[in-house]
Amino acid sequence: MEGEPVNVNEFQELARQALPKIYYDYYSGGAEDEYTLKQNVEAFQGITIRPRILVDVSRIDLSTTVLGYQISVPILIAPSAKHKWAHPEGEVATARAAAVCDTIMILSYRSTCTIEEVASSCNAVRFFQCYVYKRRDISANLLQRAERCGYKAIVLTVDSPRLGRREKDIKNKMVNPQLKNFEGLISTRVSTDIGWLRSITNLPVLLKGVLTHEDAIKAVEVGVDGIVVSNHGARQLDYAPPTISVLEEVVSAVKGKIPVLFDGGIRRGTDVFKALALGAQAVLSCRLEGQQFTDLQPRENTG
Ligand SMILES: Cc1cc2nc3c(=O)[nH]c(=O)nc-3n(C[C@H](O)[C@H](O)[C@H](O)COP(=O)(O)O)c2cc1C
Repeated sequence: MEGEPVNVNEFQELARQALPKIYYDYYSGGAEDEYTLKQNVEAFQGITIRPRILVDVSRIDLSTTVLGYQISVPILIAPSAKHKWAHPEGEVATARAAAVCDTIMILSYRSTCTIEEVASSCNAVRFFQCYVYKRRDISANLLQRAERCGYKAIVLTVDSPRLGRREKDIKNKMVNPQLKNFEGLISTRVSTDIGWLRSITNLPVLLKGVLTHEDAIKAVEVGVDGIVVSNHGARQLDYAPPTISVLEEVVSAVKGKIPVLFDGGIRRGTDVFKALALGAQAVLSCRLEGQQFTDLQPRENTG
């Protein structure tokens, strides 16, 4: 690559060169054939933009609100595990980036820094992502710690009753002690879990991993505060549809009753634009970070 990286794909290439293969494969890989992984990105390329030109664009404002919190761009940092594998400061550094960019960080329950360390590192608005475990005392402990530390919402990921089969990780003989310990402990009774969640926390709950209108309607019925259209970055069920292809279906099922967030395949500002145009309130990404956010701010045309 010549010169400074100018887009996410070029940052990804730098990461490939810098990281041990086992970590790079973990971060970049998807489930099985990685069909959905490719489709998540390619499906955006099939959507073109219908430009309108005779409009006043002298004032452009990218800010929005999510659950009442104002952010400078419609992009939240998606929950992703194990940031210390990429940088010794781990999620603490990511949270600082969120604060600088004036957006929300969603901390993964599989983070390599603790809930408390991330909370005390900066004043970014933070949400906490978790699963519900069959051992409810484990979930209760995590959620109550998050609430005590000022996290503002719970993101309940519901697409992972089992860990996706990531063949690169299998080949690399990736040892994942944390996951081995948690194996079989994730609850598979999501609807009753939401009622229980409500009984132990006052925080709003976002449901992450919805891909169909049936589940969107159910989510509204069980009373969650928002949903995230997501296929977990194609890391769980291969041959799940690319997320952008199901966004409209979910948005129309929800009928504006709760906000719909979106993730999967976002690599450029135009992808964010397309997701918003199809009804998402904001998007999540763990790939657009730091400099990438500021690149999305409107710039003067200098010719
Ligand atoms: C390395 C990595 C780790 C992830 N870990 C989690 C996690 O712990 N919990 C979760 O809900 N989603 C996790 N995700 C999924 C992301 O939150 C998000 O749904 C996905 O990355 C969006 O797709 P994209 O990578 O194409 O932008 C992870 C994604 C990646 C790439």
